[in-house]
Amino acid sequence: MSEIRVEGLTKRFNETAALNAVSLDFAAGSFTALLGPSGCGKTTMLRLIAGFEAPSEGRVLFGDELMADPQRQVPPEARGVGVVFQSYALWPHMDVGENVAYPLKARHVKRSEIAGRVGAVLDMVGLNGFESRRIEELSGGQRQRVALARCLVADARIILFDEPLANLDMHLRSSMVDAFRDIHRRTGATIVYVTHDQAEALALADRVAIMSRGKVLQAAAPQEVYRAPANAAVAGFVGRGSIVSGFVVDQAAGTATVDLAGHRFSVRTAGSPLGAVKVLLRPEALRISPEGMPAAVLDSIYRGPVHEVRLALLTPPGQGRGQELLIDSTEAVTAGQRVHVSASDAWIIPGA
Ligand SMILES: Nc1ncnc2c1ncn2[C@@H]1O[C@H](COP(=O)(O)OP(=O)(O)OP(=O)(O)O)[C@@H](O)[C@H]1O
Repeated sequence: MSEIRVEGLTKRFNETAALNAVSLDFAAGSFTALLGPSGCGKTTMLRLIAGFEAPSEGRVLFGDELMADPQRQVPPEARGVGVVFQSYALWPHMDVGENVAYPLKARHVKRSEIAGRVGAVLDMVGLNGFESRRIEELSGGQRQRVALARCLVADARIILFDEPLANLDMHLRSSMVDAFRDIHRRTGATIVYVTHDQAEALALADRVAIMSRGKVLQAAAPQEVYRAPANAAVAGFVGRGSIVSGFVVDQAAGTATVDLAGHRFSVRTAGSPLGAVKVLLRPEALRISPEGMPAAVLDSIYRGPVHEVRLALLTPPGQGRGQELLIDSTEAVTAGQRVHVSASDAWIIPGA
C-alpha cells in the first residue's frame, strides 16, 4: 500500500513552477531519495508533503486520507510526520535529553515513560549516555544525531529528511549513512530523503527519484537508475560515463547489436529501432584488451585502485572526429598510446 501519494502536484512561486504536475507513490516502509541539481524542486516536494507549503494544483494523500489540495490543508503538526533538516534546529538552552524529550512532553506523555523512550532513541543513534550534555558541547555530527533522535522519539510512520548531511564533513557523512540505514531497518518508517549527493542517494535509498526543473525524470531502484537511465539527463546526472553515438544493426528482446566506430558489440536496450542511437558506457564496464575498438589515450589520472583514462576512439578516415570514452583501467597507460577497448556492458539511452 502506498503511504504517501502525490498526484499532479504543482507548486508555483510567482510565475515559476518549482514543482510541475508531479505524480509519485511512496510505498509503506520504502526509502525514497529525491535527487537532483540545486533548484530542481526537491525541497519544495518535501515541504508540500510535510505541510509547510500548500499546493497550487494537485493533491497530497497519506493512505486514503487527503492531506492537501489547493482548497484544504491539514496543518503540519496534525500530519504525524517527522522532519529532520540540514540545520539541526535544536534548542540551545536545553540539554540533549530535554531536546529529545520535547515532542513527548508536548504530547503530555507520562514522565516515567519519557526517560525510557529518550534513552532508547539515543541508543539507536549512537549517543548512549549523552542525556545531560549541552548542545554547544557537541560536534556537528552529534548534533545531527540528536535531531534524528528527537524525530525518532515521536515514532512517526513518515520521516522526511532535507539534506541532513549537508553540513557534515566527508568522514562523518559516511558514518551517518550507516546510521540512517540502521534507523530505516529498525523503524520500518516510510522515508523521503532529499539530497543532491548521488553517492548518498544510491547508498541509502531503495528508490531514487531523479528530478529536474520541477519534474521527476525517473523513479526506480538505485541499480536501475544507474544501469538503465531513462534518458540522457538521468544518464548524465547519475554516475560517471560516456555517451557516444552508435548504430543499431540488429535487435532482439532486451539486447541490440550496435556498431560503434566499425566495431560491433551487444548492448542492453528497452527496445530501440534500427538506426542511430546514443549508448551509455560506464567506465568500469570498459577495459583495455587485445581486441576491440581501436583508440588513442588522451590522458590518464591515477585514482586509487584504478587509472581513470580518457580515450578517443579511432574512426576510419572521413568518418568524423573520434568520440571520447572514459574508462577505469587497472593497467597504466600514457597519453598518445594506441590501445584497444572492449565493453562488457552498455545501455542504449531511450529516446536520445
Ligand atoms: N518561497 C519561495 N519563493 C519563491 N521561489 C521559491 C521559493 N521556494 C523555492 N523557490 C524556487 O523554486 C525552485 C525550486 O526550489 P527548491 O528549494 O525546491 O529546490 P531544491 O531542488 O531543493 O534546491 P536545493 O538543492 O538548492 O535546495 C527554485 O527555483 C527556487 O528558487
